[in-house]
Amino acid sequence: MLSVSGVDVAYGRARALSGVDLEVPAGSLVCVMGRNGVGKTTLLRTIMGALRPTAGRISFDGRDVTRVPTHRRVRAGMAYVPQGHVSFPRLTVRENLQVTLEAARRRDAAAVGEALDVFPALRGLLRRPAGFLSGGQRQQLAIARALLTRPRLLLLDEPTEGVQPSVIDEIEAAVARLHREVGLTVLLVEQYLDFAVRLADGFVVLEAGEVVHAGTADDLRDEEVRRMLAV
Ligand SMILES: Nc1ncnc2c1ncn2[C@@H]1O[C@H](COP(=O)(O)OP(=O)(O)OP(=O)(O)O)[C@@H](O)[C@H]1O
Repeated sequence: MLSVSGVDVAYGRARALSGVDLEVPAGSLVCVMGRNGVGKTTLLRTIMGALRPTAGRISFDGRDVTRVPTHRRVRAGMAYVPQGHVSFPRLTVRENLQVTLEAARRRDAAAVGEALDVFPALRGLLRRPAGFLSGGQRQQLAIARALLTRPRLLLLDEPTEGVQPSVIDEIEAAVARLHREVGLTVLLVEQYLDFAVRLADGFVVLEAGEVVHAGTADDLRDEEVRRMLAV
């Protein structure tokens, strides 16, 4: 479904990605791993079209989207949940969902109900301002907002960051449901190895902007891979 080949990205003269290849087959969940600052977020932003590669090609559903603007990638079926807390803090949960739907120019009231079915805990919080949610609740809201455009490929940047352990399980269950039951294809950036091992079909490890290892979920249990990820 998504294919990245030979992608280079630079911030000014600083090279952030070099010759990155990545395949995300339809229906799979692929995890991008690596220590801080190796280029994981840069890769997701490039796939969404927020950064333009200086070399290489990105294709989605067999179409070259390397030069396609972000909003058209969203319309084609991609969605992105950035790292951190990205909802409007003064708006309520309900308003955050409505604003997102309007920004996407969708008149698809059913989409809100379906997103809330994925995160039932949000139903009891619809009138709470997003700024008063816990880290885990905000992450759930961020993913719920991304679902409103009915994506086929979901890019998730470290959904467990800043989330307490009890809620990590809830987020893991929701991502698993989106993947296995809703059939979403997922590209996940995650440093929390156990979370990745339980969810991923395949993974790549980045080091200094290059893919240094790629494999299946079973390889993630390897000592060598664990060493690559150790801080
Ligand atoms: N806007 C920017 N301008 C200049 N350099 C940047 C910018 N964003 C990131 N970088 C640099 O690019 C490299 C890759 O950063 P990136 O955020 O993609 O890494 P990461 O693997 O996602 O890290 P983290 O896990 O900490 O989020 C780092 O050296 C970073 O300092």
